[in-house]
Amino acid sequence: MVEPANTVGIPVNHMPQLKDELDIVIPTIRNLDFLEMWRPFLQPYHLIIVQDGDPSKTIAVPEGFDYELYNRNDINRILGPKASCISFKDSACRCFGYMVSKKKYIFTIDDDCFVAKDPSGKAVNALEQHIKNLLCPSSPFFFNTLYDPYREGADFVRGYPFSLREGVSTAVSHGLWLNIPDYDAPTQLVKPKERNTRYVDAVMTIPKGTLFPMCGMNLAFDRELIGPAMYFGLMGDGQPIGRYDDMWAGWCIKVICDHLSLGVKTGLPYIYHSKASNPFVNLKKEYKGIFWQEEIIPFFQNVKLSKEAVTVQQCYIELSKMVKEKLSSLDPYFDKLADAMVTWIEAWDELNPPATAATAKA
Ligand SMILES: O=c1ccn([C@@H]2O[C@H](COP(=O)(O)OP(=O)(O)O[C@H]3OC[C@H](O)[C@H](O)[C@H]3O)[C@@H](O)[C@H]2O)c(=O)[nH]1
Ligand SMILES: [Mn+2]
Repeated sequence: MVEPANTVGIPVNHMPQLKDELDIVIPTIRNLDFLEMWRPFLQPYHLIIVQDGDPSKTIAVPEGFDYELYNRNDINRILGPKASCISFKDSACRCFGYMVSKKKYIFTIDDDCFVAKDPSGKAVNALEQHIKNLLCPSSPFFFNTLYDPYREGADFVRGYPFSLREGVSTAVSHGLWLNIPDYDAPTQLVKPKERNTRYVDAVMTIPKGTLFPMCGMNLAFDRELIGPAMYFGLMGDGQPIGRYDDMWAGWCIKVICDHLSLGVKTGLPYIYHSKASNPFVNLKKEYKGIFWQEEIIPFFQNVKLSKEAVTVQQCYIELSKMVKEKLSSLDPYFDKLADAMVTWIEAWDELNPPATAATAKA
């Protein structure tokens, strides 16, 4: 039986790493009592809360947290017509938080994710581990069989090319989940009682050329390296698909990271995922994605970005054109999604204008 950690009594660290360079983005339709358990680790950081659903509902945030909160009215006011690219009634809305942030790093977490215990019973400071993952290089070009070579007590193994040991910058840190695993609806239906009790003490770089199913519930990334590609797509209200928000973003960021020689890591940290969402509701949201992805994955596996695409925005716009050209035949939804990808970049650049010489000096 796996249980969340007891964090009562753990003192808040008032000088945590990257305190002023990192925002925590939480999509929510609930009250945020879960933060009480995270207080020792997260209180010093700034939160960006993206309130989904009914904007007239009041979301209670525990005392002592520094936050900004955006509901649908705010999103519409800030983005105007471009708000059409931000999903409604789906956790995909969280990407609005990435766009409005001004910080270098983002940590995003779901409101039903609690502090996990490691095998020794110690509370896992997931954010601290994500920061460690992001601040040390990745090794996407050659697999290190002893996993993360930069970790204390590990290294590159014999036969690992020395020319590759410097590694590349890490853009994404993908964490995992004890208790309720992030299964798709069919798997949830077949294995309703399955709980993940296995804590694997490893962090790995996902090799170049390999896609992966990115889950948004415990995820951190370098916003300056890959932020513009972290669009969670058109999901939820009015859309034919849901629960593929993070998957879509994961496939887009991975082909772009591969193209720009950036690293994506998965493994530690774990969080404790407490709530299984309804598998029948999930099946309705997912079912088109389950057969579409048999075409989408080969599409991403064959993506070749041009050498002229040297910024994330340029890569993303190129990708949107490929989506329109090659996936619209699968369903008209992809034509709409390709347009929304462009709108997302336009909105991103509007809210995050490139620093001019003057502003850079100021
Ligand atoms: O309409 C909605 C529904 C939920 N949220 C917020 O999103 C977070 C995830 O919601 P929940 O924990 O209920 O769903 P899960 O099935 O466990 O989440 C998985 O699937 C959807 C996402 O990809 C998610 O990352 C996966 O873990 C939670 O904070 C809700 O409050 C929402 O904003 N709008
Ligand atoms: Mn959940």
